[in-house]
Order: sequence, then C-alpha cells, then structure tokens
Amino acid sequence: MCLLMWKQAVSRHASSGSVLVRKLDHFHHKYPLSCKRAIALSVQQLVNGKPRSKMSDKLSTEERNSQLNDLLGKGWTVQNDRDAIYKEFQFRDFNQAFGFMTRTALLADKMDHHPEWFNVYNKVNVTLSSHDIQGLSRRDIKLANFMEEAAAGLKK
Ligand SMILES: C[C@H](O)[C@H](O)[C@H]1CNC2=NC(N)=NC(=O)C2=N1
Repeated sequence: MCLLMWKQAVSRHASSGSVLVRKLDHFHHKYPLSCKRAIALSVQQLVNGKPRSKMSDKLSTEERNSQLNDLLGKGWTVQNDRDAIYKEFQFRDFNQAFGFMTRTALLADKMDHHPEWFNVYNKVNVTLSSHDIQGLSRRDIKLANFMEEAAAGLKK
C-alpha cells in the first residue's frame, strides 16, 4: 500500500514533503502515520536532495571571503587562538540586552546551534564557532547575521 501511495504522491505533487504530509493527513485518514512519514521524507529528498549533514557545512574559502568579510565589516573579529568569531554588543539597558538574548536563544535552539556568550547589564559578549567541526560553519554566519538584525531592530 505504501508503494502505491508513494507513486501517486510523487506523480501528483511537486511540493515539499511536509506540505504533502498535511495533504495526506487531510484526505487519507485511513493510512497509517508511518506510511505518511516515509512518503513525506522520500518526496522531500526527491524535491530538495538529501539533507546536508552538519559536518559538511564548514565555510569554504569563497564563503570566508564574502560572507565572513561582511561580518568583519560590522564589528566581528576572528579570534587569534581558534577559528571563531567574536563581537561585543552594547544595548541601552539590561531589558534590551536580555530581549536580544531571548530572540537569539529561540533561533539557536531551533538550529541546535548555540552561542558562547556572556552578559553584564547592557553588554553581551558573543563568540560563535561550530564545536563539531572545531571551526566556523554556515551555522555561525546565519546566527551572526540574525544577531545583527535583532540588534539593529532595537533602539540604542
Ligand atoms: C547534541 C547537539 O546536537 C550538539 O551538541 C550541538 C549543540 N549546539 C552546538 N552549538 C555549537 N556552537 N556547535 C555545535 O557543534 C553544537 N552542537
């Protein structure tokens, strides 16, 4: 039954797996959940390709020259003793600093990628690095850019 559903799903939907699962949930209550999940994953992989492993997202030389340089222009520095970036953010008061940390923490946890940081009153000292590859990855760039936006959205 799974195979038949898979064939129908792949031929009908050029959408992502999760959208597909919602459609299947809606129309095919009688199909088992394991079947829907397997189909969704399979379609997702067909549409998007295999999910990239965390280990393979180390920054390439090109990415260092473009994306990392952008951040260096915004006050981030590369640390001397390890492949990590650092910045001190300063806010009006503790309320703003903690708001910034809260917003960042929600994304960090969603990404399963966490900053090393230290807060005293209105200052937040942030170090970003990817422990699993012992260096900078695209995850650090994404988190740093998010922090830039979050900080920019707060009145100094
Ligand atoms: C088990 C868990 O997925 C890992 O320990 C995650 C958690 N957060 C992380 N954060 C950072 N910065 N680097 C990591 O390699 C990392 N790994």
